[in-house]
Amino acid sequence: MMSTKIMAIACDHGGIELKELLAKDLAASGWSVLDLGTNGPESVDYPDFAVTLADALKSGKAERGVLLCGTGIGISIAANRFPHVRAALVHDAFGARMCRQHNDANVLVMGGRTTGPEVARDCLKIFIETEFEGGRHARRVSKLSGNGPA
Ligand SMILES: O=C(CO)[C@H](O)[C@H](O)[C@H](O)COP(=O)(O)O
Repeated sequence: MMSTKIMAIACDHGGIELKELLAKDLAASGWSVLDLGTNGPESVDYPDFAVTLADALKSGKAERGVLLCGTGIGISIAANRFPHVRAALVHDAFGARMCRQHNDANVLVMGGRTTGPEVARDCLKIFIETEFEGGRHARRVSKLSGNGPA
């Protein structure tokens, strides 16, 4: 029996419209959506949502994630502080494909103020459909989880 995959999705006030749009696409693609907010227009702090999503991945509540802020920059910096997170800030289809094939990204990040809705939908589709290639990329990805250079 195939179990439903769970995608956590979170944003700040700069990504809320994109979050609503992408959550619908995820549901239509057969993913269960774990919506971690924000869900109102009030100004909030993007690191808080990156932490919540990283926690959801760590605990196994979701297997992958989508994060959105105004540019995607702040929320990707925040998410990548966690060793189990490989968050890729993506602006186009090529980046969405590469982040899966070469980087085994488990979090897709985009900017609600920088990426248009149709490009974002396309990137999400590619992100969920593209497999990690492994091989030489597995060796490189394994080096991402260390403590970094001394
Ligand atoms: O893009 C962001 C962080 O990289 C945030 O989503 C905000 O859009 C950005 O920091 C601007 O914040 P503001 O309070 O909406 O002016």
